[in-house]
Amino acid sequence: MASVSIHPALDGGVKPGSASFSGGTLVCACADRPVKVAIKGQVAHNHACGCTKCWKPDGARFSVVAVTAHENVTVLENGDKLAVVDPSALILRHACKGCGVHMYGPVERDHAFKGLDFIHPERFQEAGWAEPGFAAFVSSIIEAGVDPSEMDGVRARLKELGLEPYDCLSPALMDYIATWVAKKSGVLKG
Ligand SMILES: N[C@@H](CCC(=O)N[C@@H](CSCO)C(=O)NCC(=O)O)C(=O)O
Ligand SMILES: [Zn+2]
Ligand SMILES: [Zn+2]
Repeated sequence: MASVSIHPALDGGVKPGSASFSGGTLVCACADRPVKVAIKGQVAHNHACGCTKCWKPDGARFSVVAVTAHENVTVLENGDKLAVVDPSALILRHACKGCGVHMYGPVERDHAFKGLDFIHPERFQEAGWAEPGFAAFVSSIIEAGVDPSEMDGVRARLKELGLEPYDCLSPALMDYIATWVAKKSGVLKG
């Protein structure tokens, strides 16, 4: 039986990134005047995301999304084609108006993730980006129309790929956000 499809870049097995990857260029899917965005350095916290807001290629149940510091992001070409998908969202996803690919999504609001941009490493024209390490917002794929009866199979396949499934972010990232909130409120010092 064919295994459950997660994402075309992961279905054949998760390909490890390269320690020498030093950044590259994200390119949208337009044949004409593609948007190009330079990213300095390796990406961090790469993960498969099942939420309805992250960009996914056609037919994929999950996105592949990682972060980098905002200062590492430079729009190189055709930035006039970019528009913010939802200005009220935490992540200000800048999508290409031609093909719909999200090119970068800065967090500008007062939040643990402020100063980080969310990007989709599969759009790098270069190989070597750090592989995803977990799966986030797995239950959210139901919101996109996946039948709940498929969830056991989806979670089993994610585990088989080495992507531990979580229904929010990973424990490390949830702890990071909670620590930021606790320090802001003053219940945690330092
Ligand atoms: N069930 C919702 C969840 C959407 C959601 O909260 N997504 C997360 C993860 S995005 C990348 O990891 C998030 O932090 N969103 C903030 C934002 O979108 O601005 C759904 O599926 O829509
Ligand atoms: Zn495009
Ligand atoms: Zn998401």
